[in-house]
Amino acid sequence: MKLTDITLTVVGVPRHTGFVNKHIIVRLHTDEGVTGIGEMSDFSHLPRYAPDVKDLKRVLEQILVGKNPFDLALINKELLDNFPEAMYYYEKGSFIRNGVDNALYDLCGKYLGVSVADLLGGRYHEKIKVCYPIFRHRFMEEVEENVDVVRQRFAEGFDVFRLYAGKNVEADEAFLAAVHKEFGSKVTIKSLDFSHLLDWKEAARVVKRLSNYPIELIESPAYQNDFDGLRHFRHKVDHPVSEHVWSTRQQFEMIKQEAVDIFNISPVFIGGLTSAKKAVAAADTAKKSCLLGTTQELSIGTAAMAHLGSTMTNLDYTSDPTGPELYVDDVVKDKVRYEDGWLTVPSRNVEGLGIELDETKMEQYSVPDLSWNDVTVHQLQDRTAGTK
Ligand SMILES: O=C(O)C(=O)C[C@@H](O)[C@H](O)C(=O)O
Ligand SMILES: [Mg+2]
Ligand SMILES: [Mg+2]
Repeated sequence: MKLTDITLTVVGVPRHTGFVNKHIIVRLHTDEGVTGIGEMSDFSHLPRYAPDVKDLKRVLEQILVGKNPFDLALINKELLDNFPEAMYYYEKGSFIRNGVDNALYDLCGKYLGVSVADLLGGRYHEKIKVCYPIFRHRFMEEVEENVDVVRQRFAEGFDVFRLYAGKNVEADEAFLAAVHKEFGSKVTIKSLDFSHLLDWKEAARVVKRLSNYPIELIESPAYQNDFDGLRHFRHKVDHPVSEHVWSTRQQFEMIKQEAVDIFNISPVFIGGLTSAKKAVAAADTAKKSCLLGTTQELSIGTAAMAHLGSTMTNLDYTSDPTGPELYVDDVVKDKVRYEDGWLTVPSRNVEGLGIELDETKMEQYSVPDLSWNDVTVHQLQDRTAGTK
């Protein structure tokens, strides 16, 4: 089987918050008539520039056309040569590699008539516990709106939440107090996510202030790539510390410097399922835990993560992929499913990812390119549509 062509379709899908995120849906075509689908998820992150999609298609054609899609190692090596790792969380080259790699897995699974989980190592979990995100408070008036999000989502079965914290600590505290008062132990706050916005010492002060409320772990409590800061924080604070993995070098430093307890692994930030598998294995070797992170993917990207998660024996903490619940719609026929706060892994009987595109929705949400709308740095950091 040989790859013959690649189609890239940019879609812009709004979230319930009103914020529109742009993704590229990838289709890989072959001489055997099998097509693999993948997702380059959520380009709507800093830095505020956008790859040219026509040029990207030409570059990917040069890398892929004529290759056997089963040559995952070779293709991933060439992708990495062309889109090298950068020591940056939201590096767009990683999103690009991820979309191609998950389409290759979908394609190979379809060709063999097996699910992606079976290609990745077989099933250890049938469902993955996830938490619903509460985006960062900047103003006190957002507290009641966010408590209302907890009410609505709790009624739908989500009982674990995570809070992006650290910009308005008074509001963070008011939110935690209100949730604790109303829900008590019925609701768990998995994490405070500082998103690398604070110096580690400031993050430690905030955690101390909020420590009246039960919180399972703390995420990204130091500036990006401040490994000393992460280690100091980990020694000072009792909570387990998690950090995203965005390059092999960065993961190596975190292991070497004993800087974290938990690796937050998402294919999109490390450049695909192939790379994510390696990061999971490195965590295992270092006797560290993992959780599945997210950029808030649509259903294709989330299904890829569900397949990966189902193979992980060190998935010790509640995971984050809830994209299909955050967006108002999707571009597939059957969205991935959530039940009582668990992400369901697609059945073992599916071929590939087990996801089918809906051409009508693809047309409805298709946008010309990845260009930016009016948006502020705060909106991008805090994932809010609020313009204040
Ligand atoms: O754990 C995180 O950090 C995220 O979930 C990052 C978010 O910014 C996410 O990518 C989003 O788009 O909401
Ligand atoms: Mg995070
Ligand atoms: Mg994102």
